[in-house]
Amino acid sequence: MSNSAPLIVRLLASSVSVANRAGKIVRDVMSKGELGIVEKGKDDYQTEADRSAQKCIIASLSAQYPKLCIIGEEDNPDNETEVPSDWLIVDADKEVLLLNCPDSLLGVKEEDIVVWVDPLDGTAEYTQGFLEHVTVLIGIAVNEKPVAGVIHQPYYKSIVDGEKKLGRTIWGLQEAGVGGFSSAAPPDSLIITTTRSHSNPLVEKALQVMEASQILRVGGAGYKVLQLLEGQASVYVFASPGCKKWDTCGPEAILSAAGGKLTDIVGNFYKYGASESRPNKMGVLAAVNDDLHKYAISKIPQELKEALANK
Ligand SMILES: Nc1ncnc2c1ncn2[C@@H]1O[C@H](COP(=O)(O)O)[C@@H](O)[C@H]1OP(=O)(O)O
Ligand SMILES: [Mg+2]
Ligand SMILES: [Mg+2]
Ligand SMILES: [Mg+2]
Repeated sequence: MSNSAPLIVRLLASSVSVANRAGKIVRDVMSKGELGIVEKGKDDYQTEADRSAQKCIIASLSAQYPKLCIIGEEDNPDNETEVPSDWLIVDADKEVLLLNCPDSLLGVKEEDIVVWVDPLDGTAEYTQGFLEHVTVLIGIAVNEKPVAGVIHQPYYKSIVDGEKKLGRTIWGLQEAGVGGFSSAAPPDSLIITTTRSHSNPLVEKALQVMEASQILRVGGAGYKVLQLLEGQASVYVFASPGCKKWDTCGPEAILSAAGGKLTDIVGNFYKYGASESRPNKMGVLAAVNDDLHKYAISKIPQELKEALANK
């Protein structure tokens, strides 16, 4: 690994490599067929894949960057730094290592960084067989702001050099750009993407007022942001508190590096400091550009904002 690259660039390159390994763990648990499902709460599940992928990510990153603050979604019963040796990844993605670090991030130290890890986003969809919706998310925040991120999609199918390949990894770094996918212009009409497994009357009300030409209902925050990046949808609306900081940190960093915007449904950015509360209480509203984001915010009625604030 090149040690000469600035810390944020190295950490992003390491995150890409470890997300690939975590994605393989997610596929291996499914192939074995023993999901080990635990119910954490209402409509809220954890599987062996969530637990193992998180251990792989936290052990690998904390071995290389011991002073980082890493916050993962899952409460693992045992020590996250003791893992099988083939889960300890010290490689770093070569293409990402060559990125230009923005001047504002050159002086960043490990102690200044909070890493938000969602080892498996779209757990409901994973257990129900909607495997394309599943992603592994790593978000890197500095001064409470997402500056870099990874969305790994373990079940994405492609053909590389004539060979079938499973999985791809999308990354983004503030002011440096995005990679791992082909970006596309937003659709001509308003296509909204939203939850398929966590809806409620407030979520539906927020969709109704948008006057969209089409509503896509898919799982996971990572997958919905991928749909924005790839031109399948223009706005992501979720007027409910279910999403947490690990769901949005990585996707927000990539979306904003690509020119988009992710906020709560009032239009405020979330903060990603270590002491911030985990839930994204005021929902999620993301769009591929500023104009569409402004449009969507303007459509949210005051009573809906108040209902969410009082939840
Ligand atoms: N009510 C909820 N309880 C737990 N997690 C939720 C809830 N709503 C949303 N999430 C998390 O946000 C992600 C995006 O939400 P949705 O798929 O409903 O649009 C979900 O995949 C889930 O992440 P995870 O699967 O990592 O637990
Ligand atoms: Mg979960
Ligand atoms: Mg999630
Ligand atoms: Mg998760």
